[in-house]
Amino acid sequence: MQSQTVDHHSGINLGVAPVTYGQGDRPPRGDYARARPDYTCDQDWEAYTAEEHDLYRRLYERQAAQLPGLACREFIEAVQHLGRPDRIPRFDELSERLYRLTRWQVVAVPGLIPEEAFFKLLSERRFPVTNWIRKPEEFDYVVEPDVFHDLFGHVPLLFNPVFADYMQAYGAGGLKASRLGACEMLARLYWYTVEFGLIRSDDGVRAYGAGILSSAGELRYSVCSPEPHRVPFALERIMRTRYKIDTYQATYFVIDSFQQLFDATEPDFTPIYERVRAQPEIAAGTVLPGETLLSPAR
Ligand SMILES: C[C@H](O)[C@H](O)[C@H]1CNc2nc(N)[nH]c(=O)c2N1
Ligand SMILES: N[C@@H](Cc1ccccc1)C(=O)O
Ligand SMILES: [Fe+2]
Repeated sequence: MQSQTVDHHSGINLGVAPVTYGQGDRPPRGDYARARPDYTCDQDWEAYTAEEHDLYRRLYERQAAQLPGLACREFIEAVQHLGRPDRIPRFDELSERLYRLTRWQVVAVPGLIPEEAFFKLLSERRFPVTNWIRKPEEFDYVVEPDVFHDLFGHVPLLFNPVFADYMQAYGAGGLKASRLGACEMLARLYWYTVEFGLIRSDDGVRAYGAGILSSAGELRYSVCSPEPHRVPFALERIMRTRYKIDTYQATYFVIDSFQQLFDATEPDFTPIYERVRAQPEIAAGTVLPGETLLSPAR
């Protein structure tokens, strides 16, 4: 089994089944002993301290202040569904609001869970949210996704009907990919869309990826910096492209719309997996001959 690899900037799992559920030799942070067979657990909302609620408030405040001009319109419209910005939301209350709009629910997990379990929850329209929050010293960066990354980064777009359907389709696709030994290719698709995806807008590229939106520095970098490559969304190109785990992305993929993302995943991927397997992998940051690069937003 491959060891755990986590993006050192955003703390996002890189798509390999966590062996120890922690960062390599580190013990897992969550209390997995109390998790149910589907890896869900209780949120234990009463156990959060005032300091933890205040940490959430400060993380929320910092990211919310950066959204105009950098986050996509759909995210900015949806982020208020999280509710009060000054304390960690109760997952059951959040799920009531979410279920009414897109039939998704938020479920607590102790942290990173095996891919199969992750795909299964998504396929049931149940989004796994880590129930602990980072330490104050991890304010700018946390090794594993914590409750702030999962809630602020991922949950708002689950209120968007098209994206919500994509996330369930992705889960179903992930279960199929597991059976076909194509987990790494789907992990790359998750990485370059759900975690670090950009979307076109009339005013230039904007961020919709959770790993970008919950990151102190990568939100501005991904949208405005001239350094990274921005490549139009291309499914097989994404499936061949490795990602770097301890820096901002060298390559971002840009979709035209969430509908385009959903439509691109409709066909049967089996022949696509075969084609991609026959092609060489691409290192992050590589530009293919003749490839179009999109410009940063002004
Ligand atoms: C699918 C994705 O590539 C990745 O491997 C999964 C694994 N397990 C996870 N577990 C949790 N709780 N959250 C996640 O984002 C992921 N990502
Ligand atoms: N449509 C893909 C599965 C999939 C759906 C959505 C996202 C990713 C993969 C298949 O049949 O293999
Ligand atoms: Fe994430």
